[in-house]
Amino acid sequence: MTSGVALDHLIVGYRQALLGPVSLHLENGIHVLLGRNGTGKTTLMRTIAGILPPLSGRVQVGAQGRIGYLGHRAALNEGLTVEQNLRFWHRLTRLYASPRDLNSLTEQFELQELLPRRVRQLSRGQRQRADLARLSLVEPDLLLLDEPLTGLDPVQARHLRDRMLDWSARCPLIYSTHSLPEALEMTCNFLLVQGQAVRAVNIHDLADPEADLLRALEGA
Ligand SMILES: Nc1ncnc2c1ncn2[C@@H]1O[C@H](COP(=O)(O)OP(=O)(O)OP(=O)(O)O)[C@@H](O)[C@H]1O
Repeated sequence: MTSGVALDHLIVGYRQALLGPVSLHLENGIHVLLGRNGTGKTTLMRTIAGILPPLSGRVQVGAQGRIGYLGHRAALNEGLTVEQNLRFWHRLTRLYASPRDLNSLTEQFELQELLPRRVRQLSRGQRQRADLARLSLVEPDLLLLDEPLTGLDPVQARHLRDRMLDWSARCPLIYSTHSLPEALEMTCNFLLVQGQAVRAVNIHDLADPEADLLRALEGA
């Protein structure tokens, strides 16, 4: 497979199946994952990212199979400074790719003042910025972002939305949110969790998108 991401009869869960079997092929662009609390969105993204093993089925990612994942908790060591963390990830990334230069990441994510601070002392939004810099060390083939815009100030949210649009021109980007207005602003492509199924829906299939999405979630 050269581009996109394919889910092939994927079943995710812990001891028991939460979602699936899911079979989908997603191309470049933003795909918003929508579902009620506790339905398995995080579990699905962690499984696609390779952090959790699938109960069955498989995930295929295009090109070199590089997946960028932003979770609820940053993939950064709490006891180390932002700079120590980024240097660690930079060295690790060098084992399999040519990572971006740390100075350019520091500039892009406005991390200059955060570099000497320990991760445990950062606010949620600051941590997320540092984690996004970590995730941007290499150009991903697939991005999975779990509620990335929640908790960001309006300026940072604007920056991240622009960055997400930019990324999604080059790879599929799956992200979760509980805000329907935000989802509708970001994309025409939705992944709806309904019972154990995950259904791909395009805005052109919906007469009244916000009301129809809400109804679909209420009936889920
Ligand atoms: N490590 C775990 N072990 C066992 N069960 C878990 C674990 N993590 C989550 N669960 C359960 O799996 C179910 C789905 O959780 P998940 O976090 O994937 O849902 P979600 O759709 O992302 O929820 P939310 O919208 O509230 O963030 C929940 O019932 C949760 O209690």
